[in-house]
Amino acid sequence: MKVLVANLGSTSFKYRLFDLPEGRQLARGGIDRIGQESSHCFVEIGDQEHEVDQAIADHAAAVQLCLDQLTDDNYGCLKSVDEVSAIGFKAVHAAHLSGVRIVDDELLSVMQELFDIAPAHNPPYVKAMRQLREAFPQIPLVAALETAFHETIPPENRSYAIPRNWEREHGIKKWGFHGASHRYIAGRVAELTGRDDLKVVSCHLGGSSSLCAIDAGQSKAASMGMTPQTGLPQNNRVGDFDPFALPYLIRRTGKSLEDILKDLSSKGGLYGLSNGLSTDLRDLEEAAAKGHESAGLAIKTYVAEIRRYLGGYFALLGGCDAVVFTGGIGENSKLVRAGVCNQMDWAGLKIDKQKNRTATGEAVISSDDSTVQVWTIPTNEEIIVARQTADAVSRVSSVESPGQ
Ligand SMILES: Nc1ncnc2c1ncn2[C@@H]1O[C@H](COP(=O)(O)OP(=O)(O)O)[C@@H](O)[C@H]1O
Ligand SMILES: CC(=O)OP(=O)(O)O
Ligand SMILES: [Mg+2]
Repeated sequence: MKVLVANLGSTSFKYRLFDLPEGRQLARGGIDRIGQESSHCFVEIGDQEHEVDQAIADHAAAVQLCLDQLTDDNYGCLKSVDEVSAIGFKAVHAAHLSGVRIVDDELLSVMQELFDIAPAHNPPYVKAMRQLREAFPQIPLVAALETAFHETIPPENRSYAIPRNWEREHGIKKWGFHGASHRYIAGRVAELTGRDDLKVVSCHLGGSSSLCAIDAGQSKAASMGMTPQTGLPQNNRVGDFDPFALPYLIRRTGKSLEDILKDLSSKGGLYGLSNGLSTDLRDLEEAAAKGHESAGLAIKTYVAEIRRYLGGYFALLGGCDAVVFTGGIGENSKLVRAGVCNQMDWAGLKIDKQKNRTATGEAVISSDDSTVQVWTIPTNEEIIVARQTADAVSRVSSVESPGQ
């Protein structure tokens, strides 16, 4: 069965088409720096790359572009979109409707209710899901929620110090996100090391960034909390912040709560720290190298926050066997990886500068005498979502036609 997976990231759109159950990748593509002048499209069918020069305004246009690419007369791998048996979404927040679910009115309406708390993610997902449901009503759509992998987090690592009934009645707790990526990393580390009992800190660093403490394949803590704005500084979203600064800011600026929240979710993070220079680490690294002070501060603060969680997770797990860098920044930025791993010898973690500089793809970047292995592993969130999508669709069809 052919399953298409749509990954609507905060700074990108990515898709992959798989043939399941084998898991063979038939095509992949997407758009980097989505919505910006410098955006860039890529498409790979089989192992053949194709140049696409097209301006894409938003995620909805990107989803259409992906279907056009897959059915392109010259290089496409599908005769018609009808060859796709299901479309899986790496959906972000649906609160209590976590797990893997068929996209239906209930899910869409809960995701819509959460637009204001997941503003970079839920609106484009809901728009794309509605658009595809209308265009291809015959294709089942599945949402694999990013929160699902974190259901194993124990209460002491999930709860905020708030009145107990807020959690019970309103779901105010640390949901954790990037579940597909952290799940993939947990599985891939087990495959690469031949051990499924390891303590791992997965550092997914990208447009959105989060760390996850994993023990024997299970999530034990995640740095994003109630919303994907928390934890580490994000591309343009704030990260951890004191809620009592809000009334003070409202008084001082004369802005409304809505305006301040909008600023915190679009003018904060790396963008805010760099004084509005860029949301993209590539730009910040280039500017910092030329002496741009705020770009330098953005990178230093980002690294400091990653280290704060990393150290915390070493304590939480009672040690660590492997630290993994993944996501657009984790896979590509030797500068961030070196900063995070700097002076961690006390914890048995030492990176090899040369290995870090030259790492591509799956690579060990720790030195031979490091007791903590340090890896770069390109994430594959889409294969996790594809498998979950295929399972969900076959569960539904076995309920609809029992005994067949
Ligand atoms: N070569 C690179 N060097 C440093 N950072 C990079 C590089 N390529 C991408 N990035 C960073 O990765 C981010 C994209 O990461 P990604 O995980 O694809 O994001 P998302 O899924 O959140 O859209 C970019 O915004 C940029 O900050
Ligand atoms: C939370 C999440 O999935 O973020 P992103 O898609 O931006 O990486
Ligand atoms: Mg992402």
